[in-house]
Amino acid sequence: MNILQSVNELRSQILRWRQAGQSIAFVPTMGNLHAGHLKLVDVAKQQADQVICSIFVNPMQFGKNEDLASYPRTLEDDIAGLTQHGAAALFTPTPEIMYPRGLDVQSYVEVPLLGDLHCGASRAGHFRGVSTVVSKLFNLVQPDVACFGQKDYQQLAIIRQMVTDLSFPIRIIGVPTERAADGLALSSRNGYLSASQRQQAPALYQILQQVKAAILAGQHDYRALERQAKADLTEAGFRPDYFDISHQHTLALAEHATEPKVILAAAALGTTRLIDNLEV
Ligand SMILES: Nc1ncnc2c1ncn2[C@@H]1O[C@H](COP(=O)(O)OP(=O)(O)OP(=O)(O)O)[C@@H](O)[C@H]1O
Ligand SMILES: CC(C)(CO)[C@@H](O)C(=O)[O-]
Ligand code: BAL
Repeated sequence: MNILQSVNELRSQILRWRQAGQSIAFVPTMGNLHAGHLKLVDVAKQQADQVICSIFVNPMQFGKNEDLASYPRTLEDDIAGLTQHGAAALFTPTPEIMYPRGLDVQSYVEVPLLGDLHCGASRAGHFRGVSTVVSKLFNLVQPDVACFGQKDYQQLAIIRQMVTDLSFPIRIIGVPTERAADGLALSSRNGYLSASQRQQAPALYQILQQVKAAILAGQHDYRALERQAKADLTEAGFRPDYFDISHQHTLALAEHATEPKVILAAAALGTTRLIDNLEV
């Protein structure tokens, strides 16, 4: 696998592939790769001749009091995993390469409405940082296809909207969430959990499943189901941030039985914020 550290190296690699008539699939990540990321690579491989990943812990999407400094960085292991799964190249830019003038004067991309709900409401500026870095990466890599995990359901919806609104000629593929045997969605931040928190953590997915079952059984007071789920999360040791039964496309709160629904949840165990979701 080729490790590309500069924009020049990246552009030369992309040009070589394009001159050979090859198609390109892209998997952007923040590193500390687990089986969920590697599944994105496997799906990407089915979509194009060449797969390129990026690892960039994007400072623009972290809030002031969030975990930018402590975010796990495991480049050697990541390179081994990507090589094993057949990625052809890895782009590892520095913040100076991505934001040479600094974050304060960086132009940005923002997706209105979708970006203001759920995680956007609790993490001010987060989705602006995600949309901006992903549009920069799309302009640098110019892939045919890009793969994102459904674990970050709102992020995937925002990227799809951004690609439509800004006419990026890129096909976006959503990949189902990879889970541990006990149901916990794999996430780099799971590594922050203590042994006892790790035992408590699967309750988040269990409660999502209970609420899905209640909806399918015909319960349609969605706000009451949300209140009960938050109480159940608190009982299980979480501090719930949001638990929303939403429309699958607008992500606005669902009101009617006929709407396609997704249950979106974020909750903290100690200082670790976990998210998960379940389509109904
Ligand atoms: N369990 C998973 N299954 C499938 N895709 C996943 C999973 N976890 C993350 N992804 C996807 O991998 C890509 C990179 O995500 P990222 O590097 O932030 O990993 P993460 O594990 O979600 O980390 P964090 O704990 O910071 O949220 C995103 O498209 C994300 O949705
Ligand atoms: C898409 C992404 C790589 C942008 O920094 C990040 O938000 C992530 O890892 O999900
Ligand atoms: N997986 C989403 C990236 C973030 O939480 O910053």
